[in-house]
Amino acid sequence: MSSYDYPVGIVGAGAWGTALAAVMADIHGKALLWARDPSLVAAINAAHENADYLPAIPLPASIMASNDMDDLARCAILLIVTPAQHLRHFLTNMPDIRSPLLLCCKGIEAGTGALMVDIAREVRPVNPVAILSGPTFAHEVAARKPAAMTLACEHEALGEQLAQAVAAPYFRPYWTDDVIGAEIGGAVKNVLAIGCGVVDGAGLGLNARASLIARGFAEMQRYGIARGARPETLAGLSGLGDLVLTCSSENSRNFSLGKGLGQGQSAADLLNGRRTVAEGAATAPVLLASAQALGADMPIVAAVCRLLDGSADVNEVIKALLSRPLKAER
Ligand SMILES: NC(=O)c1ccc[n+]([C@@H]2O[C@H](COP(=O)([O-])OP(=O)(O)OC[C@H]3O[C@@H](n4cnc5c(N)ncnc54)[C@H](O)[C@@H]3O)[C@@H](O)[C@H]2O)c1
Ligand SMILES: O=P(O)(O)OC[C@H](O)CO
Repeated sequence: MSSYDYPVGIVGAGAWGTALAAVMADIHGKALLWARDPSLVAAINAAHENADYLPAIPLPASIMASNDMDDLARCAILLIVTPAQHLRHFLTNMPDIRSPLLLCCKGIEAGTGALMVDIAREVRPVNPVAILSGPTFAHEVAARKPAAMTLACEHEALGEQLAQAVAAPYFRPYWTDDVIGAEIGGAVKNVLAIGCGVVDGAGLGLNARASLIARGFAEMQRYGIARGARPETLAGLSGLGDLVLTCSSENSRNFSLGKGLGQGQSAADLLNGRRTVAEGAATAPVLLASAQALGADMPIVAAVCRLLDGSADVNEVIKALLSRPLKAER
């Protein structure tokens, strides 16, 4: 890997891509950050701050922002941090680069039900692929507060190598070969975080939120196991860990979207003109369709879908959830 100019390049200068660029610059002394928008690239290089997506956080001057895709060939490893629904478009247009791709977006592709790793394998069959996912709010990582996460790669030796390449004293990846488990945890928790935001916005209390986290985790396990995930991965950092984080804080864009729904605002109004991504909104309907096809019961995800598409209001979905027949806790 020494023939490359940059040990790590980062694609996507949203909050998370920018925070990861800061971590990589700490570790390797430099990092390349690719963004679509030339004015954002110029602003980052001039001010060493991403005022659009990660304001008031000073960035290392050793981050070089670029909007030239050919620069990506100068990077030994690429962290891909586009929104999940734009991953296919980016990978389709990326030049012929053979570096390992460490996918950092969380979601399921609308229209196909594909996981991020499925998209990467289909569009870039030559590149080794791995997943980085876990409880990691960008602003905390950018402030160098400690965090641990899952790094999933089918080839364990490469997974370990990638983990060594992205680890910092305050940034601690644990590797696994369960790529599906890591992906499903990150995708499903976003939808459940919308549900927890609804509980908060509607003033339903902390008991209700804890119940939703626990029953939501049961849905994550049911769906994940039906898709081939391992239970221990779902109970780990990328599953339960990230579920607890995003279901507990208004810093989560998914939680805050749900909070607005719980206060009676429409999804269209809340999503309209929004600059930052709330991945759960796009993932929820495709997750529900996929769960139904697999015979995995996901009533909380179904309730979130009804609130997002406007087919029911908060009172109706709460009543529907609580009036389901009593059952054994399995
Ligand atoms: N923010 C976090 O704390 C965090 C942490 C872990 C994982 N993630 C995941 O990282 C991914 C990116 O989230 P973020 O928080 O960095 O985004 P963000 O909401 O901060 O910014 C949106 C990003 O999407 C880009 N974008 C918008 N439309 C695009 C398009 N058509 N093609 C390519 N890029 C486009 C924008 O340029 C910008 O970089 C998401 O999947 C998210 O779930 C975020
Ligand atoms: O702001 P959210 O809801 O997209 O969550 C950000 C990260 O996924 C937290 O791990």
